[in-house]
Amino acid sequence: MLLSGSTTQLEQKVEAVKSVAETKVQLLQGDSSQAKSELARLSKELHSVALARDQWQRDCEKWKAQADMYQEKTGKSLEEMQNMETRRMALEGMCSDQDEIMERLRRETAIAVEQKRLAEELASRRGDENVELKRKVESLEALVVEKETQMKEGEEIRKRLHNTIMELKGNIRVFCRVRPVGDGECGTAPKTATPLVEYPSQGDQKDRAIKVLAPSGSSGMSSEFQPFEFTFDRVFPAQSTQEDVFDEISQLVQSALDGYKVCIFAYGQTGSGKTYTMLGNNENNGVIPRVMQQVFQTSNELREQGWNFRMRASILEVYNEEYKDLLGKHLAANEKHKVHHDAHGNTTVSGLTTVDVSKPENAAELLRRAMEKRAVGATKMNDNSSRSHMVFTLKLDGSNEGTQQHVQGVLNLIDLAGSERVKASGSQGDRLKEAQNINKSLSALGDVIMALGTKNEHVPYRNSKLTWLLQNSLSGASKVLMFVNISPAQESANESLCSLRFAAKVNACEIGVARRTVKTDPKDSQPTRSPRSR
Ligand SMILES: Nc1ncnc2c1ncn2[C@@H]1O[C@H](COP(=O)(O)OP(=O)(O)OP(=O)(O)O)[C@@H](O)[C@H]1O
Repeated sequence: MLLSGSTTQLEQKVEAVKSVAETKVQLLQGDSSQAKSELARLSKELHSVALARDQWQRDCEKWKAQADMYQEKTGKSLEEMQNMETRRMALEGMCSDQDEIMERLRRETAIAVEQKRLAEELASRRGDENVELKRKVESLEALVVEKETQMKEGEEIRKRLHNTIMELKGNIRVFCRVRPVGDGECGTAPKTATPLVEYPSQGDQKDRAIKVLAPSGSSGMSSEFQPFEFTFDRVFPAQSTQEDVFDEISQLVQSALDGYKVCIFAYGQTGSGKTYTMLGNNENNGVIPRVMQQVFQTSNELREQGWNFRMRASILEVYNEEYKDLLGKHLAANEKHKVHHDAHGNTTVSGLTTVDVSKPENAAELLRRAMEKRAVGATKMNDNSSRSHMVFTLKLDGSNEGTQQHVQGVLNLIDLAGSERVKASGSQGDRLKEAQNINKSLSALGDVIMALGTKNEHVPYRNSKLTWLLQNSLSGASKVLMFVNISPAQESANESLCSLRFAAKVNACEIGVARRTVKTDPKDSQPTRSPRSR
């Protein structure tokens, strides 16, 4: 468009010059020479103008060609260019919105950065406070540990003092152990969720008191349950381990090595855990295997101090008022084991197999053999009930060549047969006879203990084979410990109450102060000292 405009202008200009020239030719016709030269000049001028116009035309074509080439190369028409311009402007609008968003985000980021800085500052201040709190907690923890240690030490001292008082008074010590609730048993009072057995634990009663809910009334048949509370030297709740129990009696084992007669027996209703306590099972050794282990260990340690111990074990049962050797052959029908007590308080049983035990493995084997031979049967409360009293006797003869001292200790470890109410058990035949004999001998045991406790001149040892056998171990010269085993089952509540009442009476008995059996060679003038005090 631009080029065509310029061309038109040039043509108009040519026309104008041409008309002026013609006018001038006419005016100057008179003066031909002047006119000729003027014409020549004008022709020349016309010629140069024509040349200039041609040049313009060529330039125009050239520019047009270049414009065509540009359109061809970009492929974009003007319209498209305008569209693009519109889009550019729209994009610029969006861009400016975006700038605003960016600005807002920048401001928010700055706020967040500031908040982060404040939070870090706070955290660092809190960190200091935390360090201080941690230090306080640590010092409080240390204080708690110290107080707990002091409490434990205090408890140990209390126990030792209690034991010493009991020894001085000559009491039979009683430990109560409750077994866990068995499968299918109920450990709560009827119609309530109150546990049948509880362990009050305030002050001096800690680990010593037990409360049982049992049928009220003397018949024991009432459906009303009421609480009865007892205190013993130690109460082991159901969750106590065999180790917990043994820890408490290990001092007595030491006493046997010092030359005392020690008698530990487990008393309780059938199925209450006597055999578990005294013998244990394959996974959890009970008192007897642990006693053997400790005796071997301590006697080995005493060897360094010149002591040599000879250990002899025997195991018998009292079944239907007869002694039976659990390590040897049964006697012929016309033969019977006889118990003899000498003037020095030693007891021997005729025809009884006595085995030298020098290693714990030997003792374990003996126990296994004995348990295979022991009389067992099924009762209402226990499928594998011991129907006899089992007496494990370990005689310890210690001598010290250096000091010329001899000590003689005896350990009688007894798993009594379970007490059972004959009427309630519905036993008949052999089971009835067994139950009657068991109850008779248990009641004889109670009578002996009561007679010893009341300092009766006559102690009825002869009333049962069990008391006759144990007379030297039950008298005041011995240290006696009784376990009363309790079942926490609802159906056993009445039996549990009977056992606890019996145990409380036994616990109150003062049978006399235990004496050591120790001899010193006359040549030796040193005062007698026990193996452990050396
Ligand atoms: N403290 C305990 N922890 C775990 N199980 C126990 C415990 N006491 C007893 N039992 C289990 O209860 C059952 C009866 O125990 P145990 O045979 O020792 O009773 P018992 O009083 O010796 O009975 P019996 O007089 O009829 O021989 C056994 O299966 C035993 O393993």
